[in-house]
Amino acid sequence: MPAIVLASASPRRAELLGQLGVTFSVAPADIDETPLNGESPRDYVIRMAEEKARVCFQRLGGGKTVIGSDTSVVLGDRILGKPADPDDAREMLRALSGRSHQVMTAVAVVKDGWADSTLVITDVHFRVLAADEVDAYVETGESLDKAGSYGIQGRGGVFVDRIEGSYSAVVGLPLTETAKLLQSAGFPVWQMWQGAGQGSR
Ligand SMILES: Cc1cn([C@H]2C[C@H](O)[C@@H](COP(=O)(O)OP(=O)(O)OP(=O)(O)O)O2)c(=O)[nH]c1=O
Repeated sequence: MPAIVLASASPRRAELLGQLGVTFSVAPADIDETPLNGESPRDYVIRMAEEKARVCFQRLGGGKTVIGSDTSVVLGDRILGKPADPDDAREMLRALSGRSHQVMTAVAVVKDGWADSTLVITDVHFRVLAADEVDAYVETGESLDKAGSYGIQGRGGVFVDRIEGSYSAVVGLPLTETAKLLQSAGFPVWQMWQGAGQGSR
């Protein structure tokens, strides 16, 4: 088993970590994702990422460097996670229509005797969405496993006028910040590129 473990069931996160040229294995962490009473969106997202990394690290019995991450869409002080069902998805998309929201993604890295995390906030602006296109989009099923009920990397990209911040963070794993954390944990990603050839992971 490689020294680096991604504590995530998200195919997007695995793809983004692969883009960094890192060799890793995947071991998702199943945690309770209910926000605490009065918890701010920032605190919530950081806590989720740290908990995913810690739970996986403990389950593996130490000795690994574990990456956990969490992405939430934040509209005002509302945290929009993954929709419960298609009605919930339609409601979220109607709320996001014609406005700006924030996508908050936290990344946490845990290894023996060391842990650190980073929060990345990206502003995303949606153009006004017609009711028919919201219905058609939710019908595609793309909403259902994504925070805020859209995927910027898929058909949901047509709703986005502009973003200010990190595209990779919106998709689920901020590349620059993840590479920085891995470097602090003793894994400079560029060293893993040396001699690895193109597309290696
Ligand atoms: C906003 C947005 C979110 N997402 C995804 C990223 C995350 O996979 C998901 C948010 O849910 P998360 O709870 O952060 O992650 P997850 O349940 O998919 O995976 P795990 O907890 O095991 O790591 O939404 C996109 O793919 N595109 C987008 O544009």
